[in-house]
Amino acid sequence: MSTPAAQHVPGRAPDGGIATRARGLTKAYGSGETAVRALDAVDVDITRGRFTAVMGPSGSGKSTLMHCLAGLDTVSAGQVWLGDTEITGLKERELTRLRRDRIGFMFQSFNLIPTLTAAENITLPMAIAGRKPDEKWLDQVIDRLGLRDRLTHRPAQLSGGQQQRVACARALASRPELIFADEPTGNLDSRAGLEVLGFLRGAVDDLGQTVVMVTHDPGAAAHSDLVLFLADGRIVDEMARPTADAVLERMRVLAGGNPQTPGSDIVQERLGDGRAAQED
Ligand SMILES: Nc1ncnc2c1ncn2[C@@H]1O[C@H](COP(=O)(O)OP(=O)(O)OP(=O)(O)O)[C@@H](O)[C@H]1O
Repeated sequence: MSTPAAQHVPGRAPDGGIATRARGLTKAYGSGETAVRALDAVDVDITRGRFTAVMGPSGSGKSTLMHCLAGLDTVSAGQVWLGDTEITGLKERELTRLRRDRIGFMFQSFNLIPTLTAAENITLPMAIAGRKPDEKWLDQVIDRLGLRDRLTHRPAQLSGGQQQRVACARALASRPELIFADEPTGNLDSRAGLEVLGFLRGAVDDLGQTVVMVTHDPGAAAHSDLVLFLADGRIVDEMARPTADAVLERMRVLAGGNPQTPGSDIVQERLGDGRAAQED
């Protein structure tokens, strides 16, 4: 299913551009009888200047979609663009440069380098690229994330929430075209998770960034502008201006409303998280 609504969600006016686009995106793992079709001819447009969440039961293809859109994984068929650049077909070296220069990443496990300070972690991708950070922008990001007095700390000296804020600053440092966040709140308590979601929301609203976030948590998805729902490797639904309850309900329907249906256990499990996050 195509996702045209991603282009006309009410609210803050986008510039109309598409940050990333896929057509007929198919990804199969293995071959023959054991082949798994993780993505099945997905068409998707991610609008610039928006916060998009990707949800779906375990194994529905969320991470695979993110990895293929970000050029972290090859596709079996179909095409993917970052802005106007078709990334399917690029060589590994070109992909590495494209990811480093044009995409910011956040992961559930923060992925900070333990021996580097927060400041060094934040600027590492730019240092590797041999690029000088825009100091004014960097200052703005550091202050916004409340990291000014933590810059000389190493990851082990920071709380989980602070580490994820450093990862968020690292993702923002190069002012990327797109930030991919894979379960960025998955390792955080609800308060630290809410803080990180607030920063991502602010990065979109105030700094004009584009964020795509994979999450299991309806409460986290409720911070986005648009939720894309995946099931069995396809985008089967979407929801603009989501609330945690509405997302939960949609997940329940997608899981068939049957407690035995794969995925509904996650919905049940997350019911608590979603409510807790909203009440916090
Ligand atoms: N490297 C791989 N080799 C074989 N199968 C894989 C591989 N990676 C993913 N898969 C399969 O592809 C399908 C989609 O996996 P994916 O990790 O994208 O789902 P997901 O929605 O992100 O799941 P989760 O919520 O559990 O992280 C699953 O059936 C999974 O088992």
